Amino acid sequence: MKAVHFGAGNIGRGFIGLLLSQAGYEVLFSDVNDSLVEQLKERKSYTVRLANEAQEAFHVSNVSAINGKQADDVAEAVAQADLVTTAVGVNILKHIAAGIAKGIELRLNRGAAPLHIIACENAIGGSTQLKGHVYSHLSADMREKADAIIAFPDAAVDRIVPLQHHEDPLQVTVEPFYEWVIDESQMLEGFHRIEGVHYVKQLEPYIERKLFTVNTGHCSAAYLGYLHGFDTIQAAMANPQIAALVRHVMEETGSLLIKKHGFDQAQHDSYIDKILNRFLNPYLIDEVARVGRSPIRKLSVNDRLVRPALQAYDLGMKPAYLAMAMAAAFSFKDKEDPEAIQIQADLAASGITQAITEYTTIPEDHPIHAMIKTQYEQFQQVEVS
Ligand SMILES: NC(=O)c1ccc[n+]([C@@H]2O[C@H](COP(=O)([O-])OP(=O)(O)OC[C@H]3O[C@@H](n4cnc5c(N)ncnc54)[C@H](O)[C@@H]3O)[C@@H](O)[C@H]2O)c1
Ligand SMILES: O=P(O)(O)OC[C@@H](O)[C@@H](O)[C@H](O)[C@H](O)CO
Repeated sequence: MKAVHFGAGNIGRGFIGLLLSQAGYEVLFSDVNDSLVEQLKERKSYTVRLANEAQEAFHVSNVSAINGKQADDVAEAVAQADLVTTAVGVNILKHIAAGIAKGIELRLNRGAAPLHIIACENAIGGSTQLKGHVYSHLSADMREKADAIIAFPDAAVDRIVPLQHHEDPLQVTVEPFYEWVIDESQMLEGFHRIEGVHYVKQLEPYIERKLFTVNTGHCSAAYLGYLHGFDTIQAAMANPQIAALVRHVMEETGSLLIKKHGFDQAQHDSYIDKILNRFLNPYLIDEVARVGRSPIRKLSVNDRLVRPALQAYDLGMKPAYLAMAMAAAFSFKDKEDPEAIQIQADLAASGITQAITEYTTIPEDHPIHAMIKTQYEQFQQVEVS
Protein backbone atom coordinates (compact mmCIF):
# COMPACT_ATOMS: atom_id res chain seq x y z
CA MET A 1 0.00 0.00 0.00
CA LYS A 2 1.28 3.43 -0.96
CA ALA A 3 0.54 6.62 0.95
CA VAL A 4 1.45 10.09 -0.27
CA HIS A 5 1.80 12.56 2.59
CA PHE A 6 2.08 16.30 1.91
CA GLY A 7 4.36 18.04 4.45
CA ALA A 8 7.39 16.19 5.86
CA GLY A 9 7.52 18.54 8.86
CA ASN A 10 6.98 17.85 12.54
CA ILE A 11 3.55 16.24 12.36
CA GLY A 12 4.25 14.70 8.96
CA ARG A 13 7.30 12.76 10.10
CA GLY A 14 6.55 12.57 13.83
CA PHE A 15 2.94 11.44 13.70
CA ILE A 16 1.23 10.68 10.38
CA GLY A 17 4.30 9.22 8.62
CA LEU A 18 5.11 7.12 11.68
CA LEU A 19 1.58 5.73 12.06
CA LEU A 20 1.16 5.02 8.35
CA SER A 21 4.51 3.26 8.21
CA GLN A 22 3.62 1.17 11.28
CA ALA A 23 0.29 0.34 9.60
CA GLY A 24 2.17 -1.13 6.62
CA TYR A 25 2.17 1.77 4.19
CA GLU A 26 5.11 2.76 2.03
CA VAL A 27 5.12 6.52 2.72
CA LEU A 28 6.11 9.01 0.03
CA PHE A 29 6.45 12.54 1.44
CA SER A 30 5.89 15.57 -0.78
CA ASP A 31 7.57 18.70 0.54
CA VAL A 32 8.99 21.96 -0.82
CA ASN A 33 11.98 21.96 1.54
CA ASP A 34 14.74 20.81 -0.83
CA SER A 35 17.20 19.52 1.75
CA LEU A 36 14.51 17.63 3.67
CA VAL A 37 13.39 15.97 0.44
CA GLU A 38 16.97 15.05 -0.53
CA GLN A 39 17.68 13.56 2.90
CA LEU A 40 14.51 11.46 2.86
CA LYS A 41 15.18 10.28 -0.69
CA GLU A 42 18.70 9.30 0.16
CA ARG A 43 18.18 7.65 3.53
CA LYS A 44 14.65 6.26 3.10
CA SER A 45 14.23 6.16 6.87
CA TYR A 46 14.31 8.35 9.98
CA THR A 47 13.96 8.16 13.75
CA VAL A 48 11.08 9.28 15.95
CA ARG A 49 11.87 9.62 19.66
CA LEU A 50 9.31 9.86 22.46
CA ALA A 51 9.60 12.76 24.89
CA ASN A 52 9.46 10.77 28.11
CA GLU A 53 11.93 9.34 30.59
CA ALA A 54 12.63 6.24 28.50
CA GLN A 55 13.12 8.29 25.30
CA GLU A 56 11.90 5.26 23.34
CA ALA A 57 12.95 5.42 19.67
CA PHE A 58 11.11 4.21 16.56
CA HIS A 59 12.92 3.53 13.30
CA VAL A 60 10.62 4.55 10.44
CA SER A 61 11.65 2.83 7.22
CA ASN A 62 10.20 2.31 3.76
CA VAL A 63 9.78 6.06 3.23
CA SER A 64 10.93 8.37 0.46
CA ALA A 65 10.14 11.84 -0.85
CA ILE A 66 9.38 13.92 -3.90
CA ASN A 67 9.79 17.64 -4.34
CA GLY A 68 6.40 19.37 -4.11
CA LYS A 69 7.62 21.98 -6.62
CA GLN A 70 7.75 19.27 -9.35
CA ALA A 71 4.09 19.33 -10.42
CA ASP A 72 4.31 16.23 -12.62
CA ASP A 73 5.90 14.13 -9.87
CA VAL A 74 3.18 15.20 -7.44
CA ALA A 75 0.40 14.35 -9.90
CA GLU A 76 1.90 10.95 -10.68
CA ALA A 77 2.31 10.15 -6.98
CA VAL A 78 -1.34 11.03 -6.30
CA ALA A 79 -2.42 9.00 -9.32
CA GLN A 80 -0.68 5.91 -7.92
CA ALA A 81 -1.51 6.34 -4.22
CA ASP A 82 -3.78 4.18 -2.06
CA LEU A 83 -4.10 7.04 0.43
CA VAL A 84 -3.29 10.76 0.46
CA THR A 85 -2.78 12.72 3.69
CA THR A 86 -1.58 16.25 4.47
CA ALA A 87 -0.01 18.19 7.36
CA VAL A 88 1.17 21.40 5.72
CA GLY A 89 -0.90 24.03 7.57
CA VAL A 90 -4.50 24.83 6.68
CA ASN A 91 -3.49 27.99 4.78
CA ILE A 92 -1.16 25.96 2.54
CA LEU A 93 -3.89 23.57 1.38
CA LYS A 94 -4.74 25.83 -1.56
CA HIS A 95 -1.14 25.58 -2.75
CA ILE A 96 -1.12 21.77 -2.95
CA ALA A 97 -4.57 21.58 -4.53
CA ALA A 98 -3.52 21.92 -8.19
CA GLY A 99 -1.11 18.96 -7.93
CA ILE A 100 -3.76 16.81 -6.25
CA ALA A 101 -6.31 17.79 -8.91
CA LYS A 102 -3.89 16.83 -11.67
CA GLY A 103 -3.30 13.48 -9.97
CA ILE A 104 -7.06 12.89 -9.69
CA GLU A 105 -7.45 13.58 -13.42
CA LEU A 106 -4.73 11.04 -14.22
CA ARG A 107 -6.41 8.53 -11.92
CA LEU A 108 -9.82 9.03 -13.46
CA ASN A 109 -8.44 8.76 -17.01
CA ARG A 110 -6.69 5.51 -16.07
CA GLY A 111 -9.76 4.07 -14.35
CA ALA A 112 -7.81 3.75 -11.09
CA ALA A 113 -9.14 2.65 -7.70
CA PRO A 114 -11.04 4.85 -5.21
CA LEU A 115 -9.00 7.17 -3.01
CA HIS A 116 -9.30 8.91 0.37
CA ILE A 117 -7.64 12.30 0.82
CA ILE A 118 -7.34 13.31 4.48
CA ALA A 119 -6.15 16.71 5.69
CA CYS A 120 -4.53 16.37 9.13
CA GLU A 121 -4.53 20.06 10.03
CA ASN A 122 -5.75 22.03 13.05
CA ALA A 123 -8.98 23.22 11.51
CA ILE A 124 -12.67 22.49 11.37
CA GLY A 125 -13.43 20.66 8.12
CA GLY A 126 -9.82 20.62 6.86
CA SER A 127 -10.40 17.90 4.24
CA THR A 128 -13.63 19.58 3.12
CA GLN A 129 -11.67 22.82 2.66
CA LEU A 130 -9.05 20.92 0.65
CA LYS A 131 -11.78 19.40 -1.51
CA GLY A 132 -13.05 22.91 -2.32
CA HIS A 133 -9.55 23.97 -3.43
CA VAL A 134 -8.99 20.77 -5.44
CA TYR A 135 -12.40 20.93 -7.14
CA SER A 136 -11.72 24.52 -8.23
CA HIS A 137 -9.05 23.01 -10.52
CA LEU A 138 -11.35 20.34 -12.01
CA SER A 139 -13.88 20.61 -14.83
CA ALA A 140 -17.56 19.90 -14.06
CA ASP A 141 -17.22 16.53 -15.79
CA MET A 142 -14.14 15.57 -13.74
CA ARG A 143 -15.83 16.73 -10.52
CA GLU A 144 -18.79 14.49 -11.21
CA LYS A 145 -16.52 11.50 -11.85
CA ALA A 146 -14.42 12.32 -8.78
CA ASP A 147 -17.56 12.42 -6.62
CA ALA A 148 -17.94 8.68 -7.16
CA ILE A 149 -14.46 7.49 -6.20
CA ILE A 150 -12.59 10.25 -4.35
CA ALA A 151 -13.52 11.05 -0.73
CA PHE A 152 -12.23 13.79 1.57
CA PRO A 153 -13.05 12.65 5.13
CA ASP A 154 -12.45 15.28 7.80
CA ALA A 155 -10.13 14.46 10.68
CA ALA A 156 -8.80 15.64 14.03
CA VAL A 157 -5.15 15.11 14.93
CA ASP A 158 -3.54 15.56 18.31
CA ARG A 159 0.14 15.17 19.21
CA ILE A 160 2.42 17.96 20.43
CA VAL A 161 5.52 18.19 18.26
CA PRO A 162 7.60 21.33 18.94
CA LEU A 163 10.10 22.98 16.61
CA GLN A 164 13.42 21.26 17.13
CA HIS A 165 16.98 20.99 15.89
CA HIS A 166 18.98 17.78 16.05
CA GLU A 167 22.31 16.79 14.63
CA ASP A 168 20.28 14.40 12.48
CA PRO A 169 17.89 16.73 10.62
CA LEU A 170 15.35 13.95 10.03
CA GLN A 171 15.04 12.96 13.67
CA VAL A 172 11.91 14.17 15.41
CA THR A 173 10.96 14.08 19.09
CA VAL A 174 7.25 13.85 19.86
CA GLU A 175 5.13 13.60 22.99
CA PRO A 176 3.99 10.03 23.73
CA PHE A 177 0.27 10.90 23.50
CA TYR A 178 -1.50 10.85 20.15
CA GLU A 179 -5.03 10.82 18.79
CA TRP A 180 -6.10 10.64 15.13
CA VAL A 181 -9.86 10.68 14.61
CA ILE A 182 -11.44 10.33 11.16
CA ASP A 183 -15.06 10.83 10.11
CA GLU A 184 -16.08 7.45 8.73
CA SER A 185 -19.42 8.79 7.53
CA GLN A 186 -17.46 10.62 4.80
CA MET A 187 -15.55 7.51 3.69
CA LEU A 188 -16.14 5.24 0.74
CA GLU A 189 -17.76 1.86 1.29
CA GLY A 190 -15.36 -0.96 2.20
CA PHE A 191 -12.57 1.45 3.18
CA HIS A 192 -9.30 0.16 4.62
CA ARG A 193 -8.93 0.87 8.35
CA ILE A 194 -5.58 2.31 9.44
CA GLU A 195 -4.37 0.81 12.69
CA GLY A 196 -4.17 3.46 15.42
CA VAL A 197 -6.92 5.62 13.91
CA HIS A 198 -10.19 6.15 15.76
CA TYR A 199 -13.09 6.17 13.26
CA VAL A 200 -16.24 8.00 14.31
CA LYS A 201 -19.64 8.48 12.72
CA GLN A 202 -19.76 12.16 13.64
CA LEU A 203 -16.56 14.19 13.88
CA GLU A 204 -17.82 17.52 15.19
CA PRO A 205 -17.73 16.64 18.92
CA TYR A 206 -14.18 15.29 18.55
CA ILE A 207 -12.69 18.10 16.46
CA GLU A 208 -14.36 20.74 18.64
CA ARG A 209 -13.24 19.02 21.84
CA LYS A 210 -9.67 18.86 20.55
CA LEU A 211 -9.46 22.33 18.99
CA PHE A 212 -11.36 24.12 21.79
CA THR A 213 -9.48 22.40 24.62
CA VAL A 214 -5.94 21.53 23.50
CA ASN A 215 -5.50 24.37 21.02
CA THR A 216 -7.54 27.03 22.82
CA GLY A 217 -5.64 26.30 26.03
CA HIS A 218 -2.33 26.08 24.18
CA CYS A 219 -2.62 29.43 22.40
CA SER A 220 -3.89 31.08 25.61
CA ALA A 221 -0.73 29.85 27.35
CA ALA A 222 1.36 31.19 24.45
CA TYR A 223 -0.23 34.65 24.31
CA LEU A 224 -0.29 35.09 28.10
CA GLY A 225 3.25 33.70 28.27
CA TYR A 226 4.35 36.22 25.65
CA LEU A 227 2.79 39.07 27.64
CA HIS A 228 4.72 37.97 30.73
CA GLY A 229 8.00 37.67 28.82
CA PHE A 230 8.26 33.85 28.77
CA ASP A 231 9.82 32.10 25.76
CA THR A 232 8.43 28.60 26.27
CA ILE A 233 5.08 27.03 27.11
CA GLN A 234 6.75 25.08 29.90
CA ALA A 235 8.01 28.32 31.53
CA ALA A 236 4.67 30.08 31.01
CA MET A 237 2.70 27.22 32.53
CA ALA A 238 5.02 27.07 35.54
CA ASN A 239 3.71 30.54 36.41
CA PRO A 240 0.71 29.90 38.72
CA GLN A 241 -1.19 32.99 37.52
CA ILE A 242 -0.93 31.98 33.84
CA ALA A 243 -1.69 28.32 34.63
CA ALA A 244 -4.85 29.38 36.50
CA LEU A 245 -6.01 31.63 33.63
CA VAL A 246 -5.38 28.90 31.04
CA ARG A 247 -7.41 26.47 33.15
CA HIS A 248 -10.25 29.03 33.33
CA VAL A 249 -10.23 29.36 29.52
CA MET A 250 -10.39 25.58 29.16
CA GLU A 251 -13.18 25.36 31.75
CA GLU A 252 -15.10 27.94 29.76
CA THR A 253 -14.82 25.94 26.52
CA GLY A 254 -15.49 22.83 28.63
CA SER A 255 -18.87 24.22 29.74
CA LEU A 256 -19.73 24.85 26.09
CA LEU A 257 -18.59 21.38 24.96
CA ILE A 258 -20.49 19.65 27.77
CA LYS A 259 -23.65 21.63 27.01
CA LYS A 260 -23.39 21.29 23.23
CA HIS A 261 -22.12 17.72 22.84
CA GLY A 262 -23.19 16.11 26.13
CA PHE A 263 -19.68 15.17 27.34
CA ASP A 264 -19.55 13.88 30.91
CA GLN A 265 -18.36 16.62 33.32
CA ALA A 266 -15.97 14.40 35.30
CA GLN A 267 -14.47 12.87 32.16
CA HIS A 268 -14.04 16.29 30.61
CA ASP A 269 -12.36 17.60 33.78
CA SER A 270 -9.82 14.79 33.59
CA TYR A 271 -9.36 15.48 29.84
CA ILE A 272 -8.43 19.08 30.82
CA ASP A 273 -6.07 17.87 33.58
CA LYS A 274 -4.33 15.53 31.17
CA ILE A 275 -3.85 18.31 28.62
CA LEU A 276 -2.49 20.72 31.22
CA ASN A 277 0.04 18.02 32.14
CA ARG A 278 0.96 17.58 28.48
CA PHE A 279 1.70 21.32 28.27
CA LEU A 280 4.11 20.87 31.20
CA ASN A 281 6.00 17.90 29.70
CA PRO A 282 9.55 18.51 30.98
CA TYR A 283 11.04 16.46 28.14
CA LEU A 284 9.79 18.96 25.53
CA ILE A 285 10.69 22.58 24.96
CA ASP A 286 7.87 24.19 23.03
CA GLU A 287 8.31 27.79 22.05
CA VAL A 288 5.65 30.42 22.69
CA ALA A 289 6.41 31.66 19.15
CA ARG A 290 5.37 28.31 17.60
CA VAL A 291 2.26 27.83 19.68
CA GLY A 292 1.12 31.43 19.15
CA ARG A 293 2.09 31.42 15.43
CA SER A 294 -0.32 32.83 12.85
CA PRO A 295 -2.54 34.92 15.16
CA ILE A 296 -4.72 36.01 12.21
CA ARG A 297 -5.61 32.36 11.63
CA LYS A 298 -6.11 31.78 15.35
CA LEU A 299 -8.37 34.85 15.66
CA SER A 300 -10.45 33.91 12.61
CA VAL A 301 -14.13 33.16 13.02
CA ASN A 302 -13.99 29.37 12.75
CA ASP A 303 -10.88 28.82 14.80
CA ARG A 304 -10.09 28.03 18.47
CA LEU A 305 -10.98 31.36 20.08
CA VAL A 306 -13.83 33.08 18.28
CA ARG A 307 -15.88 30.02 17.37
CA PRO A 308 -16.20 28.69 20.94
CA ALA A 309 -16.74 32.21 22.31
CA LEU A 310 -19.63 32.90 19.92
CA GLN A 311 -21.14 29.47 20.48
CA ALA A 312 -20.88 29.87 24.27
CA TYR A 313 -22.48 33.31 24.08
CA ASP A 314 -25.33 31.96 21.96
CA LEU A 315 -25.94 29.29 24.61
CA GLY A 316 -26.28 31.96 27.30
CA MET A 317 -22.73 31.92 28.68
CA LYS A 318 -20.39 34.85 29.20
CA PRO A 319 -17.02 33.87 27.65
CA ALA A 320 -14.89 36.32 29.65
CA TYR A 321 -11.72 34.20 29.67
CA LEU A 322 -11.93 33.53 25.93
CA ALA A 323 -12.26 37.30 25.41
CA MET A 324 -9.15 37.73 27.56
CA ALA A 325 -7.27 35.17 25.45
CA MET A 326 -8.30 37.06 22.28
CA ALA A 327 -7.10 40.33 23.83
CA ALA A 328 -3.79 38.61 24.56
CA ALA A 329 -3.64 37.41 20.94
CA PHE A 330 -3.99 41.04 19.79
CA SER A 331 -1.04 41.84 22.08
CA PHE A 332 1.24 39.18 20.51
CA LYS A 333 4.07 41.11 18.84
CA ASP A 334 6.44 38.38 17.63
CA LYS A 335 8.62 40.20 15.10
CA GLU A 336 9.29 36.97 13.17
CA ASP A 337 5.60 36.22 12.61
CA PRO A 338 4.16 37.94 9.50
CA GLU A 339 0.59 37.68 10.84
CA ALA A 340 1.55 39.27 14.18
CA ILE A 341 3.30 42.07 12.28
CA GLN A 342 0.17 42.60 10.15
CA ILE A 343 -2.11 42.80 13.20
CA GLN A 344 0.21 45.25 14.97
CA ALA A 345 0.37 47.44 11.85
CA ASP A 346 -3.44 47.48 11.65
CA LEU A 347 -3.72 48.25 15.36
CA ALA A 348 -1.34 51.17 14.96
CA ALA A 349 -3.20 52.46 11.91
CA SER A 350 -6.84 51.93 12.86
CA GLY A 351 -7.05 50.97 16.55
CA ILE A 352 -8.44 48.02 18.49
CA THR A 353 -12.17 48.65 17.81
CA GLN A 354 -11.73 48.14 14.08
CA ALA A 355 -9.11 45.39 14.46
CA ILE A 356 -11.45 43.24 16.56
CA THR A 357 -14.17 43.42 13.92
CA GLU A 358 -11.76 42.94 11.05
CA TYR A 359 -10.01 39.85 12.41
CA THR A 360 -12.72 38.14 14.48
CA THR A 361 -15.78 39.35 12.49
CA ILE A 362 -17.43 40.12 15.85
CA PRO A 363 -19.41 43.34 15.26
CA GLU A 364 -18.86 46.42 17.41
CA ASP A 365 -22.28 46.14 19.04
CA HIS A 366 -21.73 42.53 20.18
CA PRO A 367 -21.02 42.24 23.95
CA ILE A 368 -17.93 40.06 23.30
CA HIS A 369 -16.43 42.91 21.28
CA ALA A 370 -16.49 45.19 24.33
CA MET A 371 -15.08 42.40 26.53
CA ILE A 372 -12.07 41.96 24.21
CA LYS A 373 -11.54 45.71 23.91
CA THR A 374 -11.63 46.37 27.66
CA GLN A 375 -9.22 43.54 28.35
CA TYR A 376 -6.89 44.62 25.53
CA GLU A 377 -6.75 48.14 26.97
CA GLN A 378 -5.90 46.71 30.39
CA PHE A 379 -3.05 44.68 28.88
CA GLN A 380 -1.80 47.83 27.14
CA GLN A 381 -1.75 49.77 30.43
CA VAL A 382 0.29 47.02 32.11
CA GLU A 383 2.72 47.02 29.15
CA VAL A 384 3.15 50.80 29.32
CA SER A 385 3.60 50.94 33.12
N1 LIG B 1 3.23 20.37 15.57
C1 LIG B 1 2.16 20.05 16.24
O1 LIG B 1 2.19 19.92 17.47
C2 LIG B 1 0.85 19.82 15.52
C3 LIG B 1 -0.10 18.94 16.11
C4 LIG B 1 -1.32 18.72 15.48
C5 LIG B 1 -1.58 19.32 14.27
N2 LIG B 1 -0.64 20.14 13.72
C6 LIG B 1 -0.98 20.72 12.43
O2 LIG B 1 -0.23 20.04 11.44
C7 LIG B 1 0.09 20.93 10.38
C8 LIG B 1 1.59 20.96 10.18
O3 LIG B 1 2.19 21.45 11.36
P1 LIG B 1 3.72 21.16 11.70
O4 LIG B 1 3.91 21.57 13.11
O5 LIG B 1 4.08 19.79 11.29
O6 LIG B 1 4.43 22.24 10.74
P2 LIG B 1 5.85 22.12 10.04
O7 LIG B 1 6.18 23.51 9.61
O8 LIG B 1 6.80 21.38 10.89
O9 LIG B 1 5.56 21.22 8.74
C9 LIG B 1 4.92 21.68 7.59
C10 LIG B 1 5.67 21.14 6.40
O10 LIG B 1 4.92 21.46 5.23
C11 LIG B 1 5.85 21.78 4.23
N3 LIG B 1 5.20 22.51 3.15
C12 LIG B 1 4.94 23.84 3.06
N4 LIG B 1 4.37 24.13 1.87
C13 LIG B 1 4.27 22.95 1.20
C14 LIG B 1 3.78 22.60 -0.09
N5 LIG B 1 3.29 23.51 -0.92
N6 LIG B 1 3.86 21.29 -0.47
C15 LIG B 1 4.37 20.35 0.38
N7 LIG B 1 4.85 20.64 1.60
C16 LIG B 1 4.80 21.92 2.01
C17 LIG B 1 6.95 22.55 4.94
O11 LIG B 1 8.15 22.61 4.19
C18 LIG B 1 7.08 21.74 6.22
O12 LIG B 1 8.04 20.72 6.10
C19 LIG B 1 -0.53 22.28 10.77
O13 LIG B 1 -1.82 22.39 10.23
C20 LIG B 1 -0.63 22.18 12.28
O14 LIG B 1 -1.64 23.00 12.81
C21 LIG B 1 0.56 20.40 14.31
O1 LIG C 1 -0.39 24.19 14.84
P1 LIG C 1 -1.17 25.43 15.21
O2 LIG C 1 -0.47 26.68 14.86
O3 LIG C 1 -2.59 25.36 14.74
O4 LIG C 1 -1.27 25.40 16.81
C1 LIG C 1 -0.10 25.37 17.60
C2 LIG C 1 -0.19 24.26 18.63
O5 LIG C 1 -1.24 24.54 19.52
C3 LIG C 1 -0.46 22.91 17.95
O6 LIG C 1 0.46 22.63 16.95
C4 LIG C 1 -0.47 21.79 19.01
O7 LIG C 1 0.84 21.49 19.40
C5 LIG C 1 -1.15 20.56 18.45
O8 LIG C 1 -2.36 20.88 17.85
C6 LIG C 1 -1.32 19.48 19.47
O9 LIG C 1 -2.09 18.45 18.92
